[in-house]
Amino acid sequence: MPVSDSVDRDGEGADARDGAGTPGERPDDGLPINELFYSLQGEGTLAGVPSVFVRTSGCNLRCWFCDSYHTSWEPTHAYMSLEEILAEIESHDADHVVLTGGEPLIHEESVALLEALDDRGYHTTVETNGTIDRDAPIDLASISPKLESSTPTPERAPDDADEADAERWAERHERDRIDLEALAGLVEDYEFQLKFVVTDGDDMPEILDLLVELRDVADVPIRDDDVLLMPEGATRERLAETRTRVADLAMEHGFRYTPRLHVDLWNDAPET
Ligand SMILES: C[S@@+](CC[C@H](N)C(=O)[O-])C[C@H]1O[C@@H](n2cnc3c(N)ncnc32)[C@H](O)[C@@H]1O
Ligand SMILES: Nc1nc2[nH]cc(C(=O)O)c2c(=O)[nH]1
Ligand code: SF4
Ligand SMILES: [Mg+2]
Repeated sequence: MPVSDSVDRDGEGADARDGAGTPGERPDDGLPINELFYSLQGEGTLAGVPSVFVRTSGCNLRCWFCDSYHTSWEPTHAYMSLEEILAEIESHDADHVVLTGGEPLIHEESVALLEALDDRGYHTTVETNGTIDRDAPIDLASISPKLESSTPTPERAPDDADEADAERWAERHERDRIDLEALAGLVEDYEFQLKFVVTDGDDMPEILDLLVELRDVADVPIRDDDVLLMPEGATRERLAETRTRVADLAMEHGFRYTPRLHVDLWNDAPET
């Protein structure tokens, strides 16, 4: 695909790793794009829907299990102008666009993209970690708050990550991963789903506590039906270890289970 062929594999655009801007070839209305592809929505209430995925680079968190390593731990991307992004999206025959990352809402320019997509009649889903609330035309806020089990530690870091980098990020990730005010703003302003990455039963008390807190501060109801448990696993092999356990937990607590269809179908291939 043309987009991914032109990404900065040497990581020169590394400023995006802190969510800050990247100097150089950045167009005024552009975004650092890691990949842009057509696939089936693999997760959540819209699983199975043909969609164009726009994956921005750069994240304000560092989940040890991040399945998009080249948008967080080692960001690689090419800047694309809004016009180029829209042309690429329109070259696919789809009504749904999924804006993801990295964390797409660290970029102010994501708002202009969402506005342009709204003008053109697209249904937009934004995949977000829930730490940033922006005012934008979003049809589905797909919020995945990060649990303690996502925090990197010396024993729990991506294989390729620099040890010092992981240590440095542990504290920041732990500090920033939950922002109740941002979460409340997102659920109040948008149609939403809360999609938790779960490994085992140890994750459940934190999810239940967070729901109590969020239900307390948010002005809208949060139904058990709005809560989805998603098995941790970037590969078929790993999902085979987690998914039945997570399905059982969903049944036990009356929450939804969401598969990771794209992993079942295409494993961890890029642009799927
Ligand atoms: C790469 S993230 C990008 C959007 C945003 N930064 C977030 O975390 O929601 C896209 C989705 O993949 C999920 N995810 C990332 N790594 C995963 C893994 N190893 N297993 C299961 N889900 C994962 C995230 O929780 C999120 O729902
Ligand atoms: N097929 C497919 N569905 C997805 N839903 C959310 C994704 C993401 O990375 O945000 C994703 C993805 O990467 N691929
Ligand atoms: S918040 Fe999302 S993109 Fe960022 S490190 Fe975690 S899973 Fe990856
Ligand atoms: Mg993904």
